[in-house]
Amino acid sequence: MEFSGFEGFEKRLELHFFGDDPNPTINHQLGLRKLEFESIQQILQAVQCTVVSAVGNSYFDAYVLSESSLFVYPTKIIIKTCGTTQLLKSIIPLIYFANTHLNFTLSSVSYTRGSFIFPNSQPFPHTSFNEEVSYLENTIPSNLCFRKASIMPSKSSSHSWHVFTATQNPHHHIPYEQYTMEICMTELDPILAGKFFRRPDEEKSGNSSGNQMTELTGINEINKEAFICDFAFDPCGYSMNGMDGECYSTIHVTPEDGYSYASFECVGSISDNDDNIVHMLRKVVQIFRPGTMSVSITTCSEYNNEVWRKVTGALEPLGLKCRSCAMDQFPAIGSVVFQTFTPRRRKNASK
Ligand SMILES: C[S@+](CC[C@H](N)C(=O)[O-])C[C@H]1O[C@@H](n2cnc3c(N)ncnc32)[C@H](O)[C@@H]1O
Repeated sequence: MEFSGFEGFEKRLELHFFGDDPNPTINHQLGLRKLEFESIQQILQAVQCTVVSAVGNSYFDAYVLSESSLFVYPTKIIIKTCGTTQLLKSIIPLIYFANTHLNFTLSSVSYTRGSFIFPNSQPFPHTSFNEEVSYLENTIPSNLCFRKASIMPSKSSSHSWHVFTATQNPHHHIPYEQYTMEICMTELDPILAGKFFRRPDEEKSGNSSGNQMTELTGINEINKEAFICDFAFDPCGYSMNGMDGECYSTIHVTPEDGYSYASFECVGSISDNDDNIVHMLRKVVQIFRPGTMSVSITTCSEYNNEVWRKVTGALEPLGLKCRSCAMDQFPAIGSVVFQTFTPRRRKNASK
């Protein structure tokens, strides 16, 4: 395997289950949250990462991992991992524990990721999207028969959006007005990225140093309502999970020069507050000033056009220009809008 830096681009897996109770959230059932910590550790062992910290509210549990984050709701699990983790290897133990401990059955799967900076360093089954898709096809139960895999392109080959979804029910209920926004940023402003390095003489814990970074960088202002669980790695690197009612948000930063990367992800409701997405996008850009940024929003198809206009409208006044926009439909998750942005001045500079 060739030498490479840390791979910031995450792999993201979302699994939905159902059990005997048709409405566990409304009936205040814990569902998957009842899985013992030992089972979670075994699942993460298959992925090759560990838990750094954990918090919970009345809706879900949020774990900061050595490589990104895990969110556990009563009927869904979201795992996002970076580096050379083998995320897809979590599927078999997850299905096993959900089934044997809770009598839960898998109903849908979605897997998304950007384009790795160091693709040749990825281990099986992540050596290519073809291999990932064939692993998924062979691992998930055959009743999840409505499936689709696609690479959504951009103008730059280094930023594509890889999507695989599968469901047992083509009319799978996609929560109306809910969106998931996944932002990937590379070539961070070096001065801003420097804020995610710890001082060499610092004796603070990862939590208290993370807390300081959250405040110094303005991450705490992205959503002032959110409870934040943050962690600073040594000598550099940062991860946080935010909890605001049933909505999560998460940020991960690889600040090293040459392969700097940051991601922001959140869920929300399109109708909540018209300016919410706009406010978050602007804050995120101000915190990282990326050289390239991709924004992928998953929502139901009626909001396609509204979403891409809103994202472009939020970012263009900050000097970013939309360079590409791709849209596609997927079973289980609905519509995906994938846009890429680079600073407007950059194109002029290269003329
Ligand atoms: C785990 S964090 C955030 C991951 C996230 N996907 C990202 O790259 O934005 C990764 C950063 O922490 C640094 N780091 C330091 N110690 C680490 C450790 N024990 N495990 C993982 N990353 C560590 C890495 O060099 C990198 O800068």
